[in-house]
Amino acid sequence: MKKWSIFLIGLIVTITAVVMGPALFVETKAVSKAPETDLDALKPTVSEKQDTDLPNIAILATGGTIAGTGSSSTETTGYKSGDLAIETLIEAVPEMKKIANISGEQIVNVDSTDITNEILLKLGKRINELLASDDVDGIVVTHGTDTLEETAYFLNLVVKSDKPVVLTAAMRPATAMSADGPFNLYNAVLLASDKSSRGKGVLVALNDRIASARNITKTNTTATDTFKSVENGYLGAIVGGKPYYYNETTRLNTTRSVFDISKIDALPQVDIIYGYQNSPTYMYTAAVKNGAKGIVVAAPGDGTLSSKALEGVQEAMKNGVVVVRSSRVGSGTVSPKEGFITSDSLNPQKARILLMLALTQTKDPVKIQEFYNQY
Ligand SMILES: NC(=O)C[C@H](N)C(=O)O
Repeated sequence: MKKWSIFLIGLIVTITAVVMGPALFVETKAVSKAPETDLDALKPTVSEKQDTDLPNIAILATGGTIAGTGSSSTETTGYKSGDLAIETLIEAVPEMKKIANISGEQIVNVDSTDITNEILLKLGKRINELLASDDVDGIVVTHGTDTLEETAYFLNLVVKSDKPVVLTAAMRPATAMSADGPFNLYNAVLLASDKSSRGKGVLVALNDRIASARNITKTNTTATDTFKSVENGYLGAIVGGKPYYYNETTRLNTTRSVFDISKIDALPQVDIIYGYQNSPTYMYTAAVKNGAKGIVVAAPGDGTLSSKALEGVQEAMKNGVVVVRSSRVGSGTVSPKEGFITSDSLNPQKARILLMLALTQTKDPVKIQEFYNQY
């Protein structure tokens, strides 16, 4: 009789575990969405135990190849970008939990070419909200590589904290043999956890290097070492699990930046127009007609405007559009020229980010030129 009752209890426990097990599993896998202002969300959504000796790092995921999946371990092009949820990325790198209390939040899950101004504002506001809390010591943003430099530079201008904000990414999808995402993510958490990363502006951690958001750019379509800090160099490197800083940027950022998005719901439309042999003026006409408030010219050489481009630029300026001369060359400073704003050493895509923010404050070309000289 006694044996039977033990057997029955055992049977009930087993059935309950089999039925409830998957339900519990699914629940812990649920993707957390970024709430608008809910401070409860400051609590970790993924890590189980809080270690009070460790820094609290929030990972905000936006998609990209780091969350990408391919059909085989050798597929490194043609895979699906922005597929895996933040929970899966965190589970893939349990080593992070030895150096930080990790929480994860899915902002969006897209290829970085689909990052819009709305997403930039949502991300920037969320980071400021998290960093204003004593419960968060640093932020890591996972992102696609294609437009990472634009988001990084935007955050560099609008984050209102000296706490570390580190962007990272991958060139090989998570399913690839020798995927670069996991170690990049680990290194980004390492950097965000380190006190020496404070007050350095927004950082980019890729391929064991530490770069400033202002100077880093993507230079190769598919190679894993695509990100370079052309001309101005890296801030440092991560060697043997330790950050080494060697340089600092002289340009204004984060707590020293005048740009404030807290009360901004939309950014002005700024377009980039490429310069090349035989290029026509109608792109300028189209930009003006479609409501552009600013145009960045990705001009040849030292920001040289062809006669046709000059016609388009003058027409746009007459219509109240602010035009900035930048260069398609990939490195170097565009020299000043009377009557035009130049992008200093910002490439066209970063010059666009600064112009959008500048236009939230002024249309005065002298003041906008000052921003290019300072940021
Ligand atoms: N390596 C990458 O992340 C490229 C991808 N197309 C993206 O930017 O989202």
